[in-house]
Amino acid sequence: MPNPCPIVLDLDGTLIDSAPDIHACVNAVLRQHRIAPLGLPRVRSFIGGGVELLWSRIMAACRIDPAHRPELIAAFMARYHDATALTRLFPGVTEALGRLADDGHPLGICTNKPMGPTRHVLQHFGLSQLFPVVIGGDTLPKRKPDPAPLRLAFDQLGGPGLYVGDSEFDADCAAAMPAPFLLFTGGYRLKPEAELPHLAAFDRFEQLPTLVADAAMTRPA
Ligand SMILES: O=C(O)COP(=O)(O)O
Repeated sequence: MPNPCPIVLDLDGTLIDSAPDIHACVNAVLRQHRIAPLGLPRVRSFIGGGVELLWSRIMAACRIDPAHRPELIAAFMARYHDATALTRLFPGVTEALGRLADDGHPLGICTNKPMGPTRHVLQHFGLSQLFPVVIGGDTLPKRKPDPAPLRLAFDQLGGPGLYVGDSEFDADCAAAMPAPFLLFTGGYRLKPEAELPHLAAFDRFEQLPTLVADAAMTRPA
């Protein structure tokens, strides 16, 4: 692994708490179709595998006729594209990313969120300049937990490195590469921390630069 090593980060549930916006967009679409709204914890538990899987889970939960799927997803995407009003950065994210960039780590994003809303939210929070590489859920035919998007991110950043994420999708993707995985425990994970393969875990972003430095020391060059 080069030093300072590339670092790829997940977006939803890792850098940003976007569940309230996703929840609002989902319920606006359900309301339009006279379907009872879903609670925030339920919608949050459906996030992580991208828009297609999100809607498969919503349609199963609400027993919606599959024939409505294309129009529901289209209506959702129209709202989701620039939905940032309810989204927040997790505390300490900007400072931690700034510190990693200052230390010379090439930074990238590997998310299952489609590229349109990904670009929009990064710009909204003034983070676009920090990430020379951004891989979205629609960049390749396959999404996390398939390792292809993460592999592409590291290839574009110039070599292997660390992956930082919050969910089963992220942990399984890193394990499939394989890449050392740092788990943020404050996101949208459903399983207990011990069931997700990870090198180290953290619950505050102030801890991330130290974990990255420790990981670099314990890994072969
Ligand atoms: O769009 C999603 O379902 C989640 O995206 P993520 O990969 O940034 O967690």
